[in-house]
Amino acid sequence: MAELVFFSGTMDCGKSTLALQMDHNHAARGRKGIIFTRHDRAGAATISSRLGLRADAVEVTEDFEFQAHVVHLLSAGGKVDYLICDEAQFFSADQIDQLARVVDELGIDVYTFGITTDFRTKLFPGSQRLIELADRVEVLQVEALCWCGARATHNARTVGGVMVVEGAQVVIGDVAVNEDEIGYEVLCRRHHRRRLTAATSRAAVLSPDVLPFEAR
Ligand SMILES: Nc1ncnc2c1ncn2[C@@H]1O[C@H](COP(=O)(O)OP(=O)(O)O)[C@@H](O)[C@H]1O
Ligand SMILES: Cc1cn([C@H]2C[C@H](O)[C@@H](COP(=O)(O)O)O2)c(=O)[nH]c1=O
Repeated sequence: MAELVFFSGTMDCGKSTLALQMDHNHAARGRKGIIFTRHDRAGAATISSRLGLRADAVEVTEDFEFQAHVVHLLSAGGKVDYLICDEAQFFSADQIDQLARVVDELGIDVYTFGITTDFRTKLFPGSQRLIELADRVEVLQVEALCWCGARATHNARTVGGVMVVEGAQVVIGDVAVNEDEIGYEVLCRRHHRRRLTAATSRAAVLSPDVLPFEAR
């Protein structure tokens, strides 16, 4: 039976790599798939992994309709066995409903990949709907780590290494960026709550909060 699966995890835990591996493995067995993405860091209509792999993909725009797209391909004589959907957190709730219909009404497997929560720990609309509708939610096995060594569970947005909590929900970016750029850092919940990034924890160590004792 076809399935709707949500592979989730923090940023930088290997989701796009897994998406490309799954496509490779299914295609190697003669199955025909389509890769979709939205707002990949490498540019439009591309899926990219930090391991260096990338592939062409269909860019999911705001008004894109999955069911209509697949039905159109099938009625033109095409074969579609599965869909790979990266950056699915950016899809609308309605687009996730369309994906569920592709699974149930067309018998096509849909594998989605994305982060669940934003820099303020709030669910993205696409991820929320996936958690509500998916047959399975799989948390990736590869653990991204907080600077303290604990498993990273949350995504922080940083400016100059300092965590920020104001701003638009969607700002495309990466985890390894220059000092002055907006970037992201994965943290454990404890350090996300305390807004303690790698840079601010280093600064705290370097500036002791007691004055040095002056010998007379
Ligand atoms: N130079 C490297 N050598 C080995 N693994 C790497 C290297 N760079 C990145 N990775 C792996 O790639 C993962 C990120 O993969 P990616 O698919 O881009 O993540 P995501 O889509 O979840 O943001 C990292 O967690 C790490 O395991
Ligand atoms: C936390 C958070 C992330 N984003 C953006 C930043 C990246 O472009 C993607 C996540 O990509 P990855 O392949 O999982 O690394 O999401 C955002 O727009 N808003 C956020 O709060």
